[in-house]
Amino acid sequence: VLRSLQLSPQNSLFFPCPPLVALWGGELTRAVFLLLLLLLCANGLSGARVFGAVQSILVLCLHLPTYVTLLHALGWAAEEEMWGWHSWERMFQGYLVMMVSWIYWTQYVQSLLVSLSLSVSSVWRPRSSKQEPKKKATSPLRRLMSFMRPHFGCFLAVMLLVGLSSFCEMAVPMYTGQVTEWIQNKGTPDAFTEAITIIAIMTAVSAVMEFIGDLMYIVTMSNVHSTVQGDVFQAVLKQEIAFFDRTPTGDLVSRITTDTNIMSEALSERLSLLMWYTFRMLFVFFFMVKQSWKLSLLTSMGLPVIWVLPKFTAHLRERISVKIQDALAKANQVATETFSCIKTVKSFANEDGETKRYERCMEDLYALNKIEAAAYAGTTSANSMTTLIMKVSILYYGSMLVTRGTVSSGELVSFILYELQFASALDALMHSYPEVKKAVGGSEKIFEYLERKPQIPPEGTLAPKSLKGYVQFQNVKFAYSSDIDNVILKGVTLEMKPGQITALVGLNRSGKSTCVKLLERFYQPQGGQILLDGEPLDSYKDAYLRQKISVVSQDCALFARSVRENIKYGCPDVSDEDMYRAARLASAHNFIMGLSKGYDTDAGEKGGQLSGGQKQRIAIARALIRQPTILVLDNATSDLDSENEQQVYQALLSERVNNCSVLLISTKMSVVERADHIIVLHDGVVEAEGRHHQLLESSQLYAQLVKKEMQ
Ligand SMILES: Nc1ncnc2c1ncn2[C@@H]1O[C@H](COP(=O)(O)OP(=O)(O)OP(=O)(O)O)[C@@H](O)[C@H]1O
Repeated sequence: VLRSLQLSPQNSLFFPCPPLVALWGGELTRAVFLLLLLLLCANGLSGARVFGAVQSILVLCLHLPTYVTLLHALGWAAEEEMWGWHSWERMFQGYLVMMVSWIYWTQYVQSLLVSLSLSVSSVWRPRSSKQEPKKKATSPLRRLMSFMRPHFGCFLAVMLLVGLSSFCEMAVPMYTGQVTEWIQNKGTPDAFTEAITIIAIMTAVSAVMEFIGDLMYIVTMSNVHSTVQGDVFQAVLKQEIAFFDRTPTGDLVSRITTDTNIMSEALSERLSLLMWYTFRMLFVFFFMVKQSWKLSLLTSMGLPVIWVLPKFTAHLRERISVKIQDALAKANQVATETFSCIKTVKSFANEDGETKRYERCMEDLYALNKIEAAAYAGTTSANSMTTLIMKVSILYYGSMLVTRGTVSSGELVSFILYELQFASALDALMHSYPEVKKAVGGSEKIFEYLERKPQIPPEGTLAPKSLKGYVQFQNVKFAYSSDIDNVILKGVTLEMKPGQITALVGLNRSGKSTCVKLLERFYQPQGGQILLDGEPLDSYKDAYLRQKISVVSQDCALFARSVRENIKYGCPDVSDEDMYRAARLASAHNFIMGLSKGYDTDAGEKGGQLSGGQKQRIAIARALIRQPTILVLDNATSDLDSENEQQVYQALLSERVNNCSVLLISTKMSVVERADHIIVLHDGVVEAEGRHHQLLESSQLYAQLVKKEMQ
C-alpha cells in the first residue's frame, strides 16, 4: 500500500513530518501490523518459534531505520537510503537481511545463548548435598585438546608464526591495488618501486614464517600422536580380563592403530589448514573492511548461508565416520581371526567361506563410503554455487559503488583480490571443518577406551616384606555371566598351607582353573572371600601379587622374542645365573643349550618355533625366575611325555623351590598322589579333601579319577 503511494522527496506532502520520523513511523506501523498478524496465527506454535518470528519481524522492519539513523548520527549522507526505502532493491534487501539474521539467530546465537545460560545456571544454582553430581560427558574435541595442553607453548608459537605469515600474505593485495591505481593514474616511479618492494618483502617473510610454523606444527602433532597411541595401549592393557573376554582382539588392534592413525592424520593435516585459513580469513576481512565496509557487509551477509551447509554435512559425516570405523574394525576382526586360526580354516577347506565373510564386510564398508562420497560431493558443489553467487553480487554492487564514486577502482581491484582469497579460505575451511569433525567423531571410540575404568575394585596397599603363602577360600561363589544356571563356584571353602603341595582335582570343567583365575585377581568373586596370609586378597598391591604368585597354565603363551627374553619376561634385570637356575629346575636348560642360538634363539610367534613340551618348560622357568611364594601349576606339563614330566615334577616337587607353596592341578593322578593335601572339586563345591590313601576310601569321585587313569 505504501509502495503504491510512491513516496519520494517530490511527493513528501503525504508526510508533512521530517523524513527520518516518517521512516520510523512507517516501519513501526508495519512492525505492529505484522506482530498483530503473528498473534492471530501463533496458535499452536512453540515459544521458540514465536520468539524467532518476532525477532525476524523486528529485523525486517527496523534494520533500515536503525541503519539510516546511524548514518545520520555519524553525519554521513543518508538521503538516498531515507527516500529509497520503498524501491524493489530495498525491499529485496530487507528480506535478504531478515533471512540472514534468521540463519545467524537459529544456527549461532540461539545455541550460544543456551550454552551461556547453562554455564551461568551451573555456576549459580546451589547444588543440594544429597544431589548426585551429574557426570559431564566431555566432548571428544576437548579430550583431544587435553593431549595438546602439554605442548601449549609450541602451539602458541605456531599461532604467532601463522598470524604473522597470514598478515604479510594478506597485505599483498592492498599494494597490488595501489599498483593498479598507479598504472591508471600514471604515478611517480618511486611509488611503484615502493609498492613492489613491500610486496616482495611481505611475500618472503610470509614464506619463511610459514615454513617454520609448519615444521613446528608437524613435529608437535606427531608427538601428540605417539602420546595418544601409547596412552590408548596402556589404557586397554589396564582393563579387567572380562573386558578382553568380551572384546575381539581385531577390534582392539583396530582402535589402537587404525583409529588413532586416521585421527592424527586428519588432525595434523586438517587442523593445521583450519588454523591457517582462520587466520587468513581474519586478516582478509580486516583488509576488506579497510577497502570498503559496504562491500564487506555484503560479503558477510553471504557468510552464514555458506557456513550453515558444512555444519549440516559435518554432522552427517561425523555419524558415517563412526560407522565406517566400526565396519573397518569388523573387517579387521575377520582377518585377524582367519589368520590366527589358519590351520583350522585350511583343514576344513573353508578359504572361500572366509573370503566371502571378508567380502561381506568390505561390501558394508563400500556402501558407507558411497554415502560419505555423496555427502562430500553435495557439500562441495553447494559450496561452489554459493561462493559463485556471492562473487557475482560483489561485482555488481562494487561496480555500482565505483560509478557513484564511493570507492576507487584500485580499491575495488584490491577488494576483489581479497574476496577471491576470502572465498578460497572459506572453501578450505569448509573442507577442513568436516574433516576435523570426522577425525573427532572417529576418536570417540578411542576415548571410550581411554576413559574406561577397569571394572575391578581398586588395588590395595599391602606389600609385606615376607609372605608365608597361606591361602584361604571362604565360601567363594562365582559365575562368568549373570546367568544363574551358569554358576561355576557355588561356595568353595579350601586352604593352601604354606610350604605344602596342595592338589586340586575334579572332572573337566568343574572350575579348577577358575579358582586359579580368582587367586590371580583376574575376576572378582560374587560371594565369600579369598584371604592371603589372613588378609583379603584385594588389600594387596597388584604388582606385589603378580610377583608372589606365579602361574603356569596349559596354554602358556610365549612371545616372538628370544628364549632369554621369554624367561626374563617382566623382570629383565634378573642375572643370567638366576635364569640358568630357573631353567635347570624346569628341566629346560639342556634342550635350550641344544637350540641353534641357545638362549638367544627366537621362539617365533606364540612360541611357534618350539614344541609344546619345550614351550611348557620355558613357561615354568619363566614362573620360577621370580622366586614366587605360591607356584600354581595348572596342567602345566600336559604336552610333556611321561619321562620328561616325571623329570620336571621330580625337580620341582622334591627340591621344593624356595620352600614355596605349590598348587597343583593335573589330570595325572600319579603326580597328584604325591601332594601333601588333595582337594576334590565337584559341582561347584569341595566334595572331599585329605591325602591320597584317605581319599581313595572317602571319595568315590577321587577313586574313579584314579581308576580312570590306571585304565
Ligand atoms: N572366560 C570365561 N568366560 C565364560 N566361561 C568360562 C570362562 N572360562 C571358563 N569358563 C567356563 O567355566 C567352566 C569351568 O571352567 P574351568 O576352566 O575353570 O574348569 P576346569 O575344571 O579347570 O576344567 P578343565 O579341567 O577342563 O581345564 C567351564 O564350563 C568353562 O566353559
